[in-house]
Amino acid sequence: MQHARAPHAQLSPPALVVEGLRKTYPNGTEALKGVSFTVEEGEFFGLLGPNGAGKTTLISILGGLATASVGRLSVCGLDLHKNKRAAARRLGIVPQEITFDPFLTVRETLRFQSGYWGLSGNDRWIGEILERLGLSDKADRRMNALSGGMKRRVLVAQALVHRPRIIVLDEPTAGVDVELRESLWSFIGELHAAGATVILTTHYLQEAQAMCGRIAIMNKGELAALERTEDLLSRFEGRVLKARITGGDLPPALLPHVIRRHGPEVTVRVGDAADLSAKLAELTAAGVRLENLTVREADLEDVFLNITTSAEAA
Ligand SMILES: Nc1ncnc2c1ncn2[C@@H]1O[C@H](COP(=O)(O)OP(=O)(O)OP(=O)(O)O)[C@@H](O)[C@H]1O
Repeated sequence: MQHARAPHAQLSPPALVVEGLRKTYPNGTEALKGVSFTVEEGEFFGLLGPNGAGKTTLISILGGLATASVGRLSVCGLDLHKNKRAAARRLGIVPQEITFDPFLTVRETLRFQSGYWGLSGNDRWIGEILERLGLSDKADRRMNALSGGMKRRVLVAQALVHRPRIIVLDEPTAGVDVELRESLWSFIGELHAAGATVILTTHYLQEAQAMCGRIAIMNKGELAALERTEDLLSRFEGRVLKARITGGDLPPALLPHVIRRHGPEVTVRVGDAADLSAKLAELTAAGVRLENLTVREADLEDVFLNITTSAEAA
């Protein structure tokens, strides 16, 4: 379900330009070590990376919750530092952390947020957002009476009240049920088709593979890869063999092809049928027995692990 870029993409300034962004926290942690990339208007862009890669730090800087130590960000051609309010008006950020005024109702929360953006008479759009995110029957409930999943829906709703041109979703589906996941993606997919740019961070790589046209992979504060999703996947043509090994260890010749290993559970990259036979023969020759053997097409998770773990080894 990859979404095509909006037709006007070439004419507009990029949705987001990140230039040489560095962030060192007061405790000395270098969360961003000079990150640069551009997201064109109308893209569905994935920002992936293992825990601690720096994704949330980048989004916090974008949302004005943290300041960059060095570097520049611009949103729809507006420098985030010089045109803070105008740039922020174009952004709808769904953060990971849930914080609300507990005594406001859901509808009041959204009206309050509309007021923040100077929007009056926004009730029709608020009603539509509530409907699309399955919140209509909770509209008059106080925030503190909602379940965690429902609060997360309000977080999404809140980011959309001012119809932002760029929707930034930081782990929007972490811990949410299938129903929200589906309604969220269908709604976001429509907003994207209508021209919104979407920037998504997620640990669900299948989600990123299905939704994103381009993917950036961050690792330890640096950009480790940035490619169109299909190019990223084709970097890793072939299949992967997964098995539990007993009776011996992997022969040294196979070690460069190991994608991941947890005790006896190994995942090894293999090419065509001849390569698969050759690797199986090497294993047999090394006295290794294979249990629960499966061979499947490589997916984004394999590419991701290959990129992030090879950087670790380097
Ligand atoms: N307020 C802070 N003070 C000090 N260090 C911080 C702070 N916030 C984050 N860090 C550190 O900065 C690095 C990047 O963290 P960040 O939360 O941006 O990563 P992430 O890619 O979003 O990770 P995750 O996938 O776990 O959300 C980590 O080493 C983290 O411990």
